[in-house]
Amino acid sequence: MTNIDTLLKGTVDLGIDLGENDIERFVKYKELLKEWNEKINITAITDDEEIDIKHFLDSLTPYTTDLLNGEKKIIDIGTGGGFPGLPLKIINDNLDVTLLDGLNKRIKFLNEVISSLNLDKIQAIHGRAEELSRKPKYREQFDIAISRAVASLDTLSEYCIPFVKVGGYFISMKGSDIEDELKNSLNSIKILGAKVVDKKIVKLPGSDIKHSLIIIEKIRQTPTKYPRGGGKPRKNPL
Ligand SMILES: C[S@@+](CC[C@H](N)C(=O)[O-])C[C@H]1O[C@@H](n2cnc3c(N)ncnc32)[C@H](O)[C@@H]1O
Repeated sequence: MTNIDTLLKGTVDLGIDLGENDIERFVKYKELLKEWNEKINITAITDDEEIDIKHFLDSLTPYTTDLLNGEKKIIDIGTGGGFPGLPLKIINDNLDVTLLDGLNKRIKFLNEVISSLNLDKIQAIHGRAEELSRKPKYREQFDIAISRAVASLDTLSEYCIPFVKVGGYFISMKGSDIEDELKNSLNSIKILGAKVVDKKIVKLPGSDIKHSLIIIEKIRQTPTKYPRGGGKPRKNPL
């Protein structure tokens, strides 16, 4: 039997109320994650307790802000095995969630999870962030862009900020030692039409691990020349 005791305790610490249906969904998600991970590489974390802390609870820490309440349209950029987008969707079914990843085998896994968990208003898309955000269907269409463990904040800002509507937010989930990275990204964030409005340190329940949530508000449209092509956001950040 798949164990999610650490998740159950940890959500109490985060002030999140898990319903019966949510619990069943997390159990099924964990089972599929472990099963698929034997065939395709999704995550190095395979222990029950570690999955609860480092994937599920970490993904839920953005609920310590009120940005994800209600009916928001969000995109998770470089979602991998669905983190943080899928746990966020399980907790708030009103979210309209787009999961984006550049690796198609991970998208196949995510589609299997979405159908097994019987979720709607959620789609997994195969593509590169810097290409997709140039398309009118995606550009400046989201209340929130969120991302964990994908790139340094300067590069990541060019991937994520173009997706966000003016007045919306980009939430970057980072480690606690973020000061230098943040300082080096301020120019990029400004050029892309946004500003840092908060930096929140969160402790992962059931551990001593501290992470940070960098909250970035979109204050004007992103100039049309961004994001740049040819791998420039990564090779030569703004
Ligand atoms: C280290 S994994 C992190 C996955 C997940 N966010 C997590 O925290 O567990 C980084 C993921 O980002 C994806 N990725 C990296 N650059 C990307 C890009 N430019 N566009 C879309 N996906 C990208 C990779 O394919 C990979 O699945």
